[in-house]
Amino acid sequence: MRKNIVAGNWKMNTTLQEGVALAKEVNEALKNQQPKCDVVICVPFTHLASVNQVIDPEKLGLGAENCADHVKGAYTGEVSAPMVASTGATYVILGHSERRQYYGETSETLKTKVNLALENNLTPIFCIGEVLEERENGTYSQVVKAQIEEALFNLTAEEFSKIVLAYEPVWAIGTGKTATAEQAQDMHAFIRQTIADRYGKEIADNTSILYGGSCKPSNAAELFAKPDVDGGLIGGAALEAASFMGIVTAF
Ligand SMILES: O=C(CO)COP(=O)(O)O
Repeated sequence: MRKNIVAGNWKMNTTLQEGVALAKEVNEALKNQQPKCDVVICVPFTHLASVNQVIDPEKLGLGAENCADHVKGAYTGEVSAPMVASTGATYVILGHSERRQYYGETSETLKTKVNLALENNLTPIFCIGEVLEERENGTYSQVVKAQIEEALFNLTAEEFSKIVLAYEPVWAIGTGKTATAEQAQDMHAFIRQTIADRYGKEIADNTSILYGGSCKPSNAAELFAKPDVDGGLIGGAALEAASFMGIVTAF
């Protein structure tokens, strides 16, 4: 179901102690609030079980930042979807551009990861987005469309309706260069139309599409005011409770 969501992606930041403290701070800040969005934190694997102990699941969702493309076995260093689910997490970020870029993730592996996440009742927050060159040479819509088609369009309508999408233009991640609210709206509308063409208008209208890339308290309200922007996937600004809450309350 379409919901407004603000999700933090902590990436490879915080020690376990720092992470638990940050989660507690966010949880505490949410206690006396009725935010107009669901709030989620996606944290390193090492933090999941401990963070789960200190948050109120009614107020704050928990997710991982990745999962393996196998269920179990001889895959040294990998963490599977069932393992993530066993910590109490209910979300998993998949296909983040940093994973595609630095760890060679392809649509083929992502397809498997999405299926495993769904089989284990994890909600995938599936990331898509173009690099600067693709923005500048005008191919960005086709790039994003292909990313969605290749990894997700094998899903049944019922399965697809469990996916959350995050449009993250790579040129806006960690650069301080946010997409304008108009650029975000244009792409979100295009993404929704792409979904409608495959699964129909009802499912498209019920899909949450988040924006990610240098989203901060100062620009969140303008982005979230756009009709097809259903929230944000937040990197840097999620690492301090005050700035993260500044984005949560932008709704
Ligand atoms: O990659 C992001 C979230 O997944 C965005 O990161 P920043 O908010 O730091 O630009």
